Amino acid sequence: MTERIVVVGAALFDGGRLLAARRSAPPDLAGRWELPGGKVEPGERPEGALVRELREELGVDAEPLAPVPGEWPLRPPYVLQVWTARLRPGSAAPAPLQDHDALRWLTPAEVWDVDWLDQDVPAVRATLARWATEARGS
Ligand SMILES: Nc1nc2c([nH]c(=O)n2[C@H]2C[C@H](O)[C@@H](COP(=O)(O)OP(=O)(O)OP(=O)(O)O)O2)c(=O)[nH]1
Repeated sequence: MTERIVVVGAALFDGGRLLAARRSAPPDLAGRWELPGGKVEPGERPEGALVRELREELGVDAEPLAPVPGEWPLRPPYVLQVWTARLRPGSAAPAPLQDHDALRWLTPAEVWDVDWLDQDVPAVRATLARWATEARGS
């Protein structure tokens, strides 16, 4: 059996809004929106990968908060897990440094205004279910 590889996506909240990022590559994903993040490397924890990827891709200092229950299949062998997160005090504002060409902070009413990757839709839905609890207000 092939090992599964976890991709961690950040549900990054700030001021009651959720960050969405538009992919610039590869061509089949470009133009679609995702939760920023990336592959968990061997020996790394998902929350460690999240902090590393958000620093690389967005230039921010993020604090992981809690895992969103669930795991969503991507192209094998990848699976998507999501952690809620917030910006640490003093963090820079996110910028599309790598992998993305646009960012949007979405209010709850705007969450479905962007064209999420198909495989992200159930993960975003699960994230919204948590939003009302621990993440709102951060
Ligand atoms: N980061 C992220 N990747 C996603 C999501 N949904 C989804 O299908 N993917 C796919 C896109 C990629 O094929 C893979 C993660 O790739 P990546 O390019 O973000 O990760 P990475 O920075 O670790 O990759 P690499 O350039 O080091 O190879 O998962 C999502 O919500 N967030």
